[in-house]
Amino acid sequence: MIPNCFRHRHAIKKVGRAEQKNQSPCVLWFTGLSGSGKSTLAGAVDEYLFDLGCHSYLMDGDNVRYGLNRDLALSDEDRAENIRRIGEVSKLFVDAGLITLCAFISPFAKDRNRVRSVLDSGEFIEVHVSTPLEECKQRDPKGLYKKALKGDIHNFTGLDGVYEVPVRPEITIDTTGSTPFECAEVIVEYLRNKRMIPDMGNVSMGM
Ligand SMILES: Nc1ncnc2c1ncn2[C@@H]1O[C@H](COP(=O)(O)OS(=O)(=O)O)[C@@H](OP(=O)(O)O)[C@H]1O
Ligand SMILES: Nc1ncnc2c1ncn2[C@@H]1O[C@H](COP(=O)(O)OP(=O)(O)O)[C@@H](O)[C@H]1O
Repeated sequence: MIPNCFRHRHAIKKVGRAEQKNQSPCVLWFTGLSGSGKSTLAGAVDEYLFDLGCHSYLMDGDNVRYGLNRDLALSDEDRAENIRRIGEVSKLFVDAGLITLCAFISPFAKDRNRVRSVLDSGEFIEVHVSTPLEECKQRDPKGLYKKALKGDIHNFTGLDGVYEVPVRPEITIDTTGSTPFECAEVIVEYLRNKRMIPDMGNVSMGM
């Protein structure tokens, strides 16, 4: 309760927006180590959904840190605030009827569970991108593991920083040895099976 602030009840509701878009809005929450494939995979799912005519939007850790969360660093406290804010933004996007894709390391179970708790039942779909640390280190797409192992970055997730593995994620996907498109198909199939998107056949992408 905030003093002197009152909630407005607007005429157009989440259910109406979802019906108009012919889909069940939800949050696909990609969590995993740096280099596990969160951004690449979330991007592939976003493209797949776009080509199917679904309405989605992708929020990515690195990008959000250039704008909305530019005041936050990577201390444990700032990471918690990062995820809290993204959780609230995701709730707004779900209210707008969108399939919302979030790609954040989100190392702490408490922070991920808080996002789950601000959404309605079934709306939070936790996708653990479980690619092993050794594979992530080998990929090292941004050269961050190299820097962290040299001691130039501290509290690096998976090395000297904590990553709490999800206990009961809706989806677990190790991207080792598969293409982003193959991994994206697994996630789109999950949405189809749950009847969250219409069954409109497959798309073919040059990935
Ligand atoms: N100490 C440390 N540990 C892990 N990652 C680090 C660190 N410092 C910078 N980076 C880079 O910041 C990106 C993490 O941003 P996130 O918003 O996803 O992190 S978090 O969810 O708030 O923990 C992360 O993005 P990804 O590599 O895409 O995962 C890194 O590029
Ligand atoms: N099946 C796959 N899905 C996602 N990324 C993959 C896959 N196979 C290989 N990769 C590579 O792994 C790296 C993942 O980087 P990125 O998506 O930035 O990870 P994260 O967002 O988790 O830090 C990229 O270089 C990507 O090309």
